[in-house]
Amino acid sequence: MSFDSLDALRALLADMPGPDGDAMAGAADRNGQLTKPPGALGRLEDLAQWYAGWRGNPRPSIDAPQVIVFAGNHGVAARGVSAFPPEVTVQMVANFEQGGAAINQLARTFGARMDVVPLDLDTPTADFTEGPAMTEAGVVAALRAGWDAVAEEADVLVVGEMGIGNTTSAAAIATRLFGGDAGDWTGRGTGVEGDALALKTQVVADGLAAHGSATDGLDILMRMGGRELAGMAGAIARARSLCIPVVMDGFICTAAAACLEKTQEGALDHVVAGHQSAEAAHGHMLEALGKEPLLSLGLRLGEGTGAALAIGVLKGAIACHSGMATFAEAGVADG
Ligand SMILES: O=C(O)c1ccc[n+]([C@@H]2O[C@H](COP(=O)([O-])O)[C@@H](O)[C@H]2O)c1
Ligand SMILES: Cc1cc2nc[nH]c2cc1C
Repeated sequence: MSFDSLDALRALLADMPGPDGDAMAGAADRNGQLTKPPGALGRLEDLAQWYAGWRGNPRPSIDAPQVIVFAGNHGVAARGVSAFPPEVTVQMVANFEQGGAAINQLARTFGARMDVVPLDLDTPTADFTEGPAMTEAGVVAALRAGWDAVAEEADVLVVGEMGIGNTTSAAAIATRLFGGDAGDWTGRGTGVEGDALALKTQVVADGLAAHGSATDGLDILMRMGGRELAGMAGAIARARSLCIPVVMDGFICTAAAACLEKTQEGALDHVVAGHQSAEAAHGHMLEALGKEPLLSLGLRLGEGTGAALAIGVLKGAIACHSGMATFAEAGVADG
């Protein structure tokens, strides 16, 4: 199963599997018998039942988390929208490959395999204030790179990114998908402020003016996104086809995911928000998608770091759900 055009991906998105109702009901039944007051594990209980539904197993385990970090370069970076130069993208890819980045430590800590997918770093996308960032063939190639990077045996997926300039791209996507002005969605990224932040906001506004006729989420992704955003979107779609639950990361990851939801409603039902980033508009984007973040630790790094931390929360939820004794097994009096 794969696709060679955006229309073919749209057709796949319209025909994706849903959660297994029997597994969810079985998990709810088990949850009601575990040795704790009803509801005392709070959101962990909902998470476990959600996870059980997607895995088709009322008593699942998490043994094979996968983290994929996509990297891309952006033509719009030449406009001075980032606090860092574009060379940092390829330099950080080398750092990922050598195990020196934050995401390497967190993936290891939470028992995840980690894959790095650099996407044509020598050829930045086109400046989206002047025309589409990518051709259809270009965005489809990046979506497919994401699709193909998902391990079939993974039982939870985190997608993260690295790309100097990509918060400008994500802000433009968010404004176009959710409405409002460029200023509502444009934030500091790697640390721009003052005049530089005003310039960045103007660049987002210029991009919106250039792409007023965009049709759906995938069209917006092609016009204003980047290859690493498309890679994340392709991986999230592939995970859905394999019933692999996804933990979403920060501002850029959420913008990429939102392109799927705005193409096919419900496309993110297998996705949970790992954290709320310190990028100011991330919380608004999560609200607009109806996703409540699991963590809020002030992170604004990207790479999949917030989501990787949330693998720990999900693992904890599943460990309790599948490992706890029932009242009957433990001989504990229920209420
Ligand atoms: O994940 C986030 O919410 C997040 C917020 C701000 C910045 N980033 C990271 O910073 C880079 C983009 O920032 P910028 O200023 O170059 O647009 C990119 O590599 C992202 O991974 C990530
Ligand atoms: C050093 C650095 C590391 C990053 N990781 C994700 N985005 C990043 C941006 C910078 C600048």
